[in-house]
Amino acid sequence: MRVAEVLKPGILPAEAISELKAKGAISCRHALDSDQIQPASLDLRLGRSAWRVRASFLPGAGASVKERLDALALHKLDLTHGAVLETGCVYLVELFERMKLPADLAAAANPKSSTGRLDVFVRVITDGARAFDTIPVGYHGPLYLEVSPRTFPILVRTGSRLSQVRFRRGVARLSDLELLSLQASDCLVDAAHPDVAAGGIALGVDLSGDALGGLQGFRAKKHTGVIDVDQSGVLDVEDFWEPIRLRGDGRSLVLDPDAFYILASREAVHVPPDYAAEMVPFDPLVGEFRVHYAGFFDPGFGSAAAGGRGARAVLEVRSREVPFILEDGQTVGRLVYERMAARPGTLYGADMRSHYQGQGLKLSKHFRAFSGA
Ligand SMILES: Nc1ccn([C@H]2C[C@H](O)[C@@H](COP(=O)(O)OP(=O)(O)OP(=O)(O)O)O2)c(=O)n1
Repeated sequence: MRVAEVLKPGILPAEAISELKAKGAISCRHALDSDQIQPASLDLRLGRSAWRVRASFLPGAGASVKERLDALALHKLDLTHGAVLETGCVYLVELFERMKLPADLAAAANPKSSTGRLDVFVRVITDGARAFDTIPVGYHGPLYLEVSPRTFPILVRTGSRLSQVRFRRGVARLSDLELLSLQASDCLVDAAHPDVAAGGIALGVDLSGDALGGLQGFRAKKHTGVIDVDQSGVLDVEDFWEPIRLRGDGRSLVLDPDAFYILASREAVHVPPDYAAEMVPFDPLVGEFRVHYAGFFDPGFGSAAAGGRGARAVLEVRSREVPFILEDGQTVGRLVYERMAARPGTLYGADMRSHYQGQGLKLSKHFRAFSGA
């Protein structure tokens, strides 16, 4: 990659992330796993220990996470042989990766899609942090992960990857006008009348049952067994999820405030190779329900260049205080697009290890295929 390309504003591609590692801007005691660098992000690995803490916290300016941990830790768990993290508890884990970012580079973290689909709440915390998942320009120091399984107990171990980080130079976000123009040339979402506003394209929820053989989605069961986050394709869907079948012509769904749902977007989504996207909540003022924990969409997702024909976004949905009726097509989120600093050499889905290319309504990779029949 040419240096001029690397210095352009935008999200850093895999090749530039490798360069950051080579130059020591990312450091870790153990070599990176061979597939840890993704087209536009780096997966973060759990370290050797986790602490069960009394409550979630942000250290605030000038304070280190370690200082706060000393006051808040209840119990230490050894992760080297695996440990179960229980629902409803908050844990803090030091990550293997440390940052020594240059003065023009910031990073943003987000749960991996597989983590969000399990209703595991994770957020990265840095020393001095006043916000979660935010690694400020020029940050030097360790990274920690807050982990709180909401529905299923999970088995994790040293090296498990629950979160990921994107590196950003400058401002790379597309304006409404730029989005409209890219929508016209590249069909970012396959909507007849795309709704572009506030720097994002609206995504609606599909409750028609079309995304998977007459199913509207899945509702998580309670009091289930443990999920090993590092095992793919081994669990039976119906041990953990209740399929929600379309009934009559009712194209709506009443969200139970205590339940977690996996639904699909109505529109197929497409991320062209020179861009990366992120799903952001539709409007925090609506406030009745929360959609998605995991929001990063890789360059090439749903793209023909990477073997896709558009793919639905997965919506991780929770109602807040009261039961709430979600209607088919209702807007639930917005996709914002950012320019890549350079096109990544490998796109999402171009390699067989990508789990969610071309997906309809898709649970996390831990589950066996489900026909919906
Ligand atoms: N709410 C979301 C978030 C992401 N994705 C899609 C777009 C991403 O490009 C793809 C993969 O996301 P991650 O890299 O976060 O997921 P994993 O690492 O878990 O999956 P993989 O192993 O396929 O990389 O999933 C989605 O459909 N719905």
